[in-house]
Amino acid sequence: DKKKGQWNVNIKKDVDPNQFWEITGEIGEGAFGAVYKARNKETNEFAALKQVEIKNEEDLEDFSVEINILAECAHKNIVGLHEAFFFENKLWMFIEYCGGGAVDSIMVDLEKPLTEQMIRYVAHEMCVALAFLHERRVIHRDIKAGNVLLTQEGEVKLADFGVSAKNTKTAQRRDTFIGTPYWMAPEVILCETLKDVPYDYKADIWSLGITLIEFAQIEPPNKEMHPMRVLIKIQKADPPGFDKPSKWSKDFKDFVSKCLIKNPEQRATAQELLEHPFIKGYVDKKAIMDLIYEAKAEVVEV
Ligand SMILES: COc1ccc(Nc2ncnc(-c3cccnc3Nc3cc(NC(=O)c4cccc(C(F)(F)F)c4)ccc3C)n2)cc1
Repeated sequence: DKKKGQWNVNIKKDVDPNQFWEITGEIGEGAFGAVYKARNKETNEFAALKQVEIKNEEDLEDFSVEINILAECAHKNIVGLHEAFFFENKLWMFIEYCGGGAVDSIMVDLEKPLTEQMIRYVAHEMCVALAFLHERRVIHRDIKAGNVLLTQEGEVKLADFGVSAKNTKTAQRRDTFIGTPYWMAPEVILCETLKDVPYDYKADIWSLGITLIEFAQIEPPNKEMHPMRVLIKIQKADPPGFDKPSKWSKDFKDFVSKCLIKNPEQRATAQELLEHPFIKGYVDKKAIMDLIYEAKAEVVEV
């Protein structure tokens, strides 16, 4: 049927990627196989390469969602998709290489958190990225320091290494209301409308608040607790704060408090946060450049 024949325009089919790209190193062991560093033979550009075994149509569907999101969400603060190939039953994804690595690895390597000046800049860039994704009705769902990449030039790029096997669960595309309403039972409509009331993009804003505390303290709040206990605590307890509040400016604490409002309706949007004094117009890369030089993300060159 047409569906079978329908091809993802963003994926080059039956072309050997090795004609264009050369693997130069290994970045790390992803959730589903290795992730390599690759160099484009013509342009000399670098990429992060993930090869995924495609066993069936469903797998292809899942990863097509990710490729479509990346292709449709080209933005300076989101990792760029160079190109994708389907070759010898594997999907090859070449992503724009960010030489600074992920912020959580930098803090662990340097054994120190970010300064407030660094946080101001990264928070601003993340809000720009989230405003862009949410305006395109894409929800990230896994905002954390481990998904924030830095380039050698000090740019901040949102990524999603989506450890969940089904990548569709992470950066989910919110389609419009589904199904014809006439035959819908009341509770289905309630559920559909609740699901569709755009609260769930607000989940990314809560995670942004937690991520800023992670930038300031290396770990997110409650990291020492058992994951199950944390789920209950997040529901029941008041929003988390800083270990040493006196260390941080009023603006910073106020910004985080607007992200960590338990009721999603009252929680700020990314667009609103861009007007907050803590980050408004803050684009000074200086502080983060110092961090990148210090960290110099070493990738094992083969
Ligand atoms: C020494 O450590 C490092 C670590 C990383 C890097 N630089 C780097 N630059 C770019 N990508 C990666 C990367 C690392 C591990 C796993 N995957 C990586 N990139 C990647 C990301 C994706 N997909 C996304 O980031 C993604 C998927 C869905 C949605 C979204 C978003 F919502 F953000 F748009 C983003 C797909 C395939 C790949 C290879 N790593 C350099 C040194």
